[in-house]
Amino acid sequence: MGYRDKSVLKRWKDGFIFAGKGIRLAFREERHMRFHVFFGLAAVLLGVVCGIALWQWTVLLLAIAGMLVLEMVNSALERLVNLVSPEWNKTAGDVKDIAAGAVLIYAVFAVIIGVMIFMPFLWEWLS
Ligand SMILES: Nc1ncnc2c1ncn2[C@@H]1O[C@H](COP(=O)(O)OP(=O)(O)OP(=O)(O)O)[C@@H](O)[C@H]1O
Repeated sequence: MGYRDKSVLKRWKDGFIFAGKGIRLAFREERHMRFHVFFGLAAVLLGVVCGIALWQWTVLLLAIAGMLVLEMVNSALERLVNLVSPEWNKTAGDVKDIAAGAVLIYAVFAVIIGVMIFMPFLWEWLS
C-alpha cells in the first residue's frame, strides 16, 4: 500500500510517529540538543520559581522553542551535507558554517532575553 492510499487519519498518525522519532533521535544523538533542552528546562524552572508574568512566559517559551527547532534544523542540515558531500567541499563547509552561525545568533539573543526577564528578580533577591 502506497503512502497516498492510507487514510487521512493513518497519515496523521504516521506523521506524528515520524516526528516523534526525529525528536528522540536528535535528543539521543545530538550533544547540543541535550544542552539546549537542559537549559530550556532550567529556564522554565526559574520562571516557576520567580513567578514571571504571562507575557514573560510567552517570550521565554518562544525563545526556548525557537532554540530547539533551530538546533534540530541545523542537525538535519549537517546530516544532509554529510550524505551528499562526504568528501571535503567548500560549499558543503559553507552550508554547515552558515547554519551553525544561525544557531549562534539565536543562542546569543535567547541568552539576552533570559537575562532581561530574570535579571530584575535576581537583582531584587540580591538587594
Ligand atoms: N564536507 C565538508 N566539506 C568542507 N568542510 C566541512 C565538511 N564537513 C565539515 N566541514 C567543516 O567542518 C566544520 C565542522 O563540521 P562537523 O560536521 O564536525 O560539524 P560540527 O559542528 O562539529 O558537528 P557536531 O554538532 O556534530 O559537533 C563545519 O562547520 C565546516 O566548516
